[in-house]
Amino acid sequence: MQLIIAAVGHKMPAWIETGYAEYVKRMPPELKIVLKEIKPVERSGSKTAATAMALERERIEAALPKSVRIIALDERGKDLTSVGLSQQLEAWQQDGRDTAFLIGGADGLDPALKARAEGLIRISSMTLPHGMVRVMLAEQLYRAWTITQNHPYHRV
Ligand SMILES: C[S@@+](CC[C@H](N)C(=O)[O-])C[C@H]1O[C@@H](n2cnc3c(N)ncnc32)[C@H](O)[C@@H]1O
Repeated sequence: MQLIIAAVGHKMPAWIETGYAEYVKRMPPELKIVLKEIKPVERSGSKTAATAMALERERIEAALPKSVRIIALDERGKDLTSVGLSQQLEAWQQDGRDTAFLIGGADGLDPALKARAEGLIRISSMTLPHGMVRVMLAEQLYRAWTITQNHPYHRV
């Protein structure tokens, strides 16, 4: 199964790229994390946040494979423990369907995408910068995998 992170935003600062790469390289070949960066829609005077999010939704959808499982990242989403995420990861691996985690841009994810998602999860109840979310998500996916392997990275 592939884990796809579809994230609105590009040209991330070096410290984001480095942090993200650190966790991605630790993943095993059967559970690779693949990043799909979505170019943000330019905000201009006449464009509302809703219009920009709808256009970003189209770009996100175009980047996703068909029949992928969609999990949206949102500060209003469900809280998951790392052990909870590891159990979820094992359950997802059962059907082998690729799983895409969506990270929105400056205005967040379009409501239609969130409605379509099979899950809405949060990393914290605070709003985080989108670049940081991809690093934290990659670390949590790595941690979740180590839990399924009884690897000492995760201590209870
Ligand atoms: C700068 S935030 C957008 C905030 C936007 N005002 C909103 O209401 O969603 C950019 C993206 O980062 C992700 N994000 C930010 N904070 C998060 C959190 N605490 N948990 C999960 N995802 C978060 C979401 O995918 C969000 O769409």
